[in-house]
Amino acid sequence: MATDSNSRLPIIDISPLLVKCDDPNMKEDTGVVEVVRKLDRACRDVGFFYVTGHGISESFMKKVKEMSHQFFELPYAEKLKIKITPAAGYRGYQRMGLNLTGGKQDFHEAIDCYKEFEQGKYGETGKAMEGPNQWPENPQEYKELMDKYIKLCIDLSRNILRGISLAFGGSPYEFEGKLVGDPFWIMRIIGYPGVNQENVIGCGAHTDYGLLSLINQDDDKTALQVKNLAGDWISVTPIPGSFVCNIGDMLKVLSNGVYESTLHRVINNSPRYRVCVGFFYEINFDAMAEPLDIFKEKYPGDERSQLSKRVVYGEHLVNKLQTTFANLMEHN
Ligand SMILES: N=C(N)NCCCC[C@H](N)C(=O)O
Ligand SMILES: O=C(O)CCC(=O)C(=O)O
Ligand SMILES: [Fe+2]
Repeated sequence: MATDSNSRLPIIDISPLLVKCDDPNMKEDTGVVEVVRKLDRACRDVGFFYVTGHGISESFMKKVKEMSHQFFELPYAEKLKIKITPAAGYRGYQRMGLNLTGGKQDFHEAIDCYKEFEQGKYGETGKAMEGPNQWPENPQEYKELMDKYIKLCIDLSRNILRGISLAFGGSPYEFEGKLVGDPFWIMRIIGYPGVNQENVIGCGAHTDYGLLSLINQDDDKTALQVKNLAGDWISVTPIPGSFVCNIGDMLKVLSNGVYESTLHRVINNSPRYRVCVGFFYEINFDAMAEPLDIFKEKYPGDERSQLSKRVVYGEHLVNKLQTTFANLMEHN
């Protein structure tokens, strides 16, 4: 069993960082220093933390989940109007059980969205993901709401990453410019049905693919579990108005394995339907991730790393999609 001190994720109020995040000298501010210290600890110890004081209102976060609940309540035929296919760039609605993790079916349905880009922009690799995102015609308000939400999540992710850059001793802007000048993003709106049987795997153990994930989960069910350094699964009890934030594979590569992309899974043991909206902030689709100079110098070897030391993000993503949707054929 997890002991008390490592059974709850750190809670980080990032408001001092947000106040100063456009000031190039932000690292001289005592409030920022404190946030940066907490980010560093959290990223090294568990790779997951709650973020509060992030400036996105609790009522807006709730609205996003409420409208998503309403979508999943629609008749199946209605949801299928925006169904995901390889031809649609893996964008749209996926039925229950379509998603595979570790070769096993997950017990969830979802709408998957990705940053849109012009045809041909990313050559052969990008082709697999071309296409517009798919939204239901009704209510139109849903797409508008989610577009607004995406913009807020992009800004928030960039600002948290300024703190993380400082945490590992870089300039605040390590994740802007060449590597993240044109950040890719993913949004997954996920529905997990209620169950009356224990331990149904809503989403199998996995790591996220990019830099930073922002999880907006229903307040009244505990389902997300994170594997801590001791190897225990710890439950991520919702804190209303907070985001759960975690590190993805690209940040692991960039930090030379100093920051781990932590394994997590979802088990909704509640009899009620659970919604989670995950936003994933990534490096440029065509950027090559490799350890940043500051990490190469300080941490030459990394025995723990399961990922190769260099990876083009878009290739990593498309590989993941192909295993996740190995069952996806046109008749689905
Ligand atoms: N963009 C993110 N994080 N997606 C995670 C999806 C669930 C895991 C996926 N089936 C897999 O095996 O990776
Ligand atoms: O449902 C959740 O709480 C997390 C979902 C997740 O891990 C993912 O989509 O990558
Ligand atoms: Fe995840």
